[in-house]
Amino acid sequence: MTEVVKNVEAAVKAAAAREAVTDMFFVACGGSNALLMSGHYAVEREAEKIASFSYSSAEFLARAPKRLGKGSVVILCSHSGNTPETVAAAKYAREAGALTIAFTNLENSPLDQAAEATILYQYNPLAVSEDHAAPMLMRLVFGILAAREGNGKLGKVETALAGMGKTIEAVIARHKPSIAAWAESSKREPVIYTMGSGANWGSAYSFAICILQEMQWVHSAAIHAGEYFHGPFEVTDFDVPFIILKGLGNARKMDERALAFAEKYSKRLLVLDAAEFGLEALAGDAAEYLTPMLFTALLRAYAVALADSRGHPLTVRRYMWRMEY
Ligand SMILES: O=P(O)(O)OC[C@H]1O[C@](O)(CO)[C@@H](O)[C@@H]1O
Repeated sequence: MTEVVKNVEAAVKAAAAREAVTDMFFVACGGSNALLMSGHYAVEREAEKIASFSYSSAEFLARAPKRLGKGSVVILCSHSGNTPETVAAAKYAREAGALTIAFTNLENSPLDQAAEATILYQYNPLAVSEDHAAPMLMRLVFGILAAREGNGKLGKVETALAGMGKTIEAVIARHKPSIAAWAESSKREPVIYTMGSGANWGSAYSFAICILQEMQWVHSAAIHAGEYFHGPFEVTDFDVPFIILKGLGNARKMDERALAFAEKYSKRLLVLDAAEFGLEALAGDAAEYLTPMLFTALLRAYAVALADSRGHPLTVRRYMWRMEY
């Protein structure tokens, strides 16, 4: 195993060595924040005593939670390692006595230097590999839950993670015709909504804010399937496009209810169903936690095709990293 993977173990060890772990905070911005939401979801579902919180970095600093302290593990992520509010959040949490664990793609970056433990990851948004951030986040979270509370799902998670690379390749290959058709039929859409819930809320959120808004300048919003009936469903119409993620586990009921309504009134639905990933056979009752990394990679394949059909590369920005903000 590589150095990168050892860092997960070192981080788990550091959390195991703390006198107490009463809470975990997941803190990042944008796509990195969305990524960490899957860790927050797993801790909220699985932890018996540890409380979990998910924040955008600036909100974490502004709220300055009073419970942050020696009993806290703060997991941060910044792909660039440079986002100022995430670096500031790491420093703030570390000064408060929390154990800080940072995910980043850039060694020696300000975030790497600010945090007590760093997990360096490799990046390929169209694939899933064990040295990518999302699988390592699952190993970290289930490792900490095993060490602190005796949670028994780590073995299943690890076994399933070993097969994820092949799984996503097969899923993307199966979706090829759908990807091409959706990209072509969506290229003039002024607005596209993305819906999800449970473990997959972060995948829906990042597609709406990072892909459609940031990288394609397409109007969008992430709609939580449970919230759909409490406002957003009023925008549903035959020509209004939605992407609906159907997850696994308890949350699937919410996605199914939203889908059942949306398909009566919209003719522009793209439905991606985690049931086709075949994860339950691999991971049993831990399967729902592994769906976000597959949805995010699959959605990326849709995004690449959309960018191509619109003639708008995913790399173009007008403000981000160019203007002062
Ligand atoms: O802190 P990071 O992960 O480098 O993020 C920087 C930027 O990258 C994105 O996640 C995606 O481009 C943005 O949402 C965010 O502002």
